[in-house]
Amino acid sequence: MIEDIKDVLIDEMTLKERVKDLAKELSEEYKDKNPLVICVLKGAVLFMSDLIKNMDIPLEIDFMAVSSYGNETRTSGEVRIMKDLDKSVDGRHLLIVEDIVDSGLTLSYLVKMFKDRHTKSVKVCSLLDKPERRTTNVDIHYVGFAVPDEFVVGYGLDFAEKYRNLPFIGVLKEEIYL
Ligand SMILES: O=P(O)(O)OC[C@H]1O[C@H](OP(=O)(O)OP(=O)(O)O)[C@H](O)[C@@H]1O
Ligand code: HPA
Ligand SMILES: [Mg+2]
Repeated sequence: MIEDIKDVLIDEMTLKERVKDLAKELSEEYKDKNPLVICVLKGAVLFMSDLIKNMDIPLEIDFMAVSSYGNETRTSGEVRIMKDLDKSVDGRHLLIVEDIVDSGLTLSYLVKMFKDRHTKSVKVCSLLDKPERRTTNVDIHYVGFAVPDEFVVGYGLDFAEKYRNLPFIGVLKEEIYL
C-alpha cells in the first residue's frame, strides 16, 4: 500500500501528540457533562478510539454510519444514514467525532438532525479540516489539523475502503483514483 502514497502529510507521532492535546481540552469542556461521544463510522473509528482513551472523565459512546463518498473522491452530494444511534440523545451533551470535514455536507446534515432531537448541546471534533473544499458552512469546535485540497488516506480514512489501516495520514497518488 505504501507505494500508492505520494507523501506522508501527518506522521504517527504527530497524530498521537495532537490527539492527546485534543483529549485534554475535551476532558476540561465535558468533565461534568457525561457526554455521549458519537463516532461517525467508518472513518473516525481509529481517531475516536485513541481520543477517548486519553479522556479521563465519565462518558458514553455510540456509533453512526453515514455514507456520501462511496468509492469516489468527491461527495455524492447525498448523505445516507446507514446506521443510526442505539441510544436516545434527549437531554444529552453530544460530541460528534469525525475524521475529516471536506465539503461539510455530512457534518451539517448530522448537526441539524441532532439539534432537532432535543439535545442539550451538540459540538464537533474533527481530526482533519479541508477548508478549501467547503461548500456547506458548519462549525467545527475542535480541529486536529487543517489539510490542503488533496485526497488523504490513513488512520481510518479510505479510498474505496482501502488504506484505513495506514498508521499515518498520507496523500494518495492521483493515478490511483484518476
Ligand atoms: O465533508 P464531506 O464532503 O461530507 O466529507 C466528509 C465525510 O466523508 C467521509 O465519509 P465517507 O462517506 O467516505 O464514509 P466512511 O467514513 O465510511 O469512509 C468522511 O469520513 C466524512 O464523514
Ligand atoms: N480522504 C478520505 N475520505 C474523504 C476525504 C479525503 O480526503 N474527504 C472526504 N472524505
Ligand atoms: Mg470514506
